Amino acid sequence: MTCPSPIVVALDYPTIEQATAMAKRLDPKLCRVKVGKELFTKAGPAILDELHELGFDVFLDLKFHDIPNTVANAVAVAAKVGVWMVNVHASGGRRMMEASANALAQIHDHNTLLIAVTVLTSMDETDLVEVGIDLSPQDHVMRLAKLAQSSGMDGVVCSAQESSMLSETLGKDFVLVTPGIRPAGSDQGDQKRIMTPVQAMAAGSHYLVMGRPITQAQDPIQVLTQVNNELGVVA
Ligand SMILES: O=c1ccn([C@@H]2O[C@H](COP(=O)(O)O)[C@@H](O)[C@H]2O)c(=O)[nH]1
Repeated sequence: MTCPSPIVVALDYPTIEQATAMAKRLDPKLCRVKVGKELFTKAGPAILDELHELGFDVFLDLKFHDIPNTVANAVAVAAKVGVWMVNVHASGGRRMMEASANALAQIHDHNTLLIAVTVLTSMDETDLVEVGIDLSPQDHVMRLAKLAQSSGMDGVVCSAQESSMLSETLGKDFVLVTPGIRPAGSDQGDQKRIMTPVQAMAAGSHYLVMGRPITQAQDPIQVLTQVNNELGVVA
């Protein structure tokens, strides 16, 4: 069954036990889940099998950024283990993204979405200047998203603040995955480019990545249910 909710819960935990405990409280009809660097470094691919057995679509968020051959092979392995979504950094360039898309195309019967990270939602204009990019986050996101689309990516990771701009320019089918989602009144933490869930969906985001606002809540299921209700999700 396809999950009707756009929410992807980031399982940013240091152990497999903590991650699976949270996953067991969640429901694959109410969200998808994301495995990032912290959890994958500790748990390895076993966590993907475990989450698949619980019925979840899994976003493997390892943000591959390396030479084309290395990234393409890593993306192919991710597709073979059956993850729903995998990502690379758009700043790895056209040849890296094309090699990854080609590697996926050669896998028979895969259903894995290949997404490129544009500008991290934790970065603002000042952070970009420090790494030598004299563009606003919006302009740099647009530049990388156009490159990602023409390199065969299914979509991009961006901030929801860029969703309407990207949706208008690149089309509504180009998948927009947006972290930096903060329900009104919740702690911003290290995120700089944020939006509420309702604002993000109105702007054209397809998927909303939410970590701490759910996983560190006193009652994670209540927060997840409330956001789904606000978005009109019928499970
Ligand atoms: O630009 C990006 C890309 C990835 N992330 C990841 O999303 C979650 C966000 O967690 P919160 O606790 O809701 O801030 C986290 O796993 C990041 O690695 C991102 O935030 N921004």
